[in-house]
Amino acid sequence: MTQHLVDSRAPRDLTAFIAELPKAELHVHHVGSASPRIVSELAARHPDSEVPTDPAALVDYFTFTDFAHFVEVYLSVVDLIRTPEDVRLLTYEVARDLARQQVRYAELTITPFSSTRRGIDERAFMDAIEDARKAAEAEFGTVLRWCFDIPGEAGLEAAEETARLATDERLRPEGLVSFGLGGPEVGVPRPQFKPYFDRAIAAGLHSVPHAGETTGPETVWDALTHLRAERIGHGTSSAQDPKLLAHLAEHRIALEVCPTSNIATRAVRTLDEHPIKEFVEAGVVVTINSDDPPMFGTDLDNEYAVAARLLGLDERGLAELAKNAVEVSFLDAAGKARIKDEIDTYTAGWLDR
Ligand SMILES: O=C(O)c1cccc(C(=O)CC[C@H]2O[C@@H](n3cnc4c(=O)[nH]cnc43)[C@H](O)[C@@H]2O)c1
Ligand SMILES: [Zn+2]
Repeated sequence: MTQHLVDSRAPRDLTAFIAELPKAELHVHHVGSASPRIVSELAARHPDSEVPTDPAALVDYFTFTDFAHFVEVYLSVVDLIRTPEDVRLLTYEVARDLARQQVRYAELTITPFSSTRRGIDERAFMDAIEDARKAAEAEFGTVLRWCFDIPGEAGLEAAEETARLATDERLRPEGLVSFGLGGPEVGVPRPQFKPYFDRAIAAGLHSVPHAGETTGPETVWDALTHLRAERIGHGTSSAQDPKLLAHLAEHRIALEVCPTSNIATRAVRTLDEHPIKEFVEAGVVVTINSDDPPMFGTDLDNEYAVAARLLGLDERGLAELAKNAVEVSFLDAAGKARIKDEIDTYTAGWLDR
């Protein structure tokens, strides 16, 4: 599982630069960010679960044969989150892990349907994530925002519930900025979700569905046409369609690229076959993200190291990638300017050493 990380390491000096580079993370899942430390703590709280408590055993448990197997394992971790206190612990500890990597801003994809259908009270769920968000900002300095996503395979009932939770003014959390669609793409056509995205967009949320991760470029077109996507989660198969690449570039619709995830779920065969370079050469705005980092044996720093190698970047190139993510984030203008300044100051200081 972790083999693809070993040979993807950037040179030592770039690794040190990346470690302290201020960053924004735009595509990272709430449950998928549960580190072995967090999973062990949750599994100890709920000993009837099949999820191993031993962090070493988790490495094997998090080795996937394909995307369907990944979702199966993912849902077993979802089953560990049973109380509002579990939700708060997970959210707060994920923020701690992000802050350690100098992530100043993160849009965390949360699937509220998975928790409410398992019996967590919706009000208590919202309070738990908001409480953790405020504590994380005060204590770690990391600003969190939420993307509520529909777990596509769970159907229109899940879509309805997610749209309701995202748009009901009595429930909608302050940190919510966007609306997404995750889970498998095969057999889950995007157009059926149009009415739910329309409602979310009308309520002021941004549209950021997954598309083109495990199916072809037509799914990305569907996400653009029917779901009015402003950024695309993965979008990997866009490389197969030059007209699509031109469209993404012209309209500055960024791709949330997660290279190691694509290998772990077998969406792409090897890192060297990853189309990230084609995206950049076509003028598409690329952002670097970690998706489900502990499940894929990675973290955001490692994803930047992978990108540096695949794109042949130096420190300035990496700083530009980091600024891309800030620029296409849903943070306010003053917040964006602050992080971009910090990236520039850090990079200039590093190069002047
Ligand atoms: O929670 C349920 O009861 C449930 C029932 C049926 C299907 C589902 C899902 O489809 C859950 C999928 C889950 O996966 C999340 N996720 C994490 N990483 C990725 C990714 O790289 N691509 C797509 N989905 C991903 C997603 O947020 C869903 O919550 C759930
Ligand atoms: Zn994802």
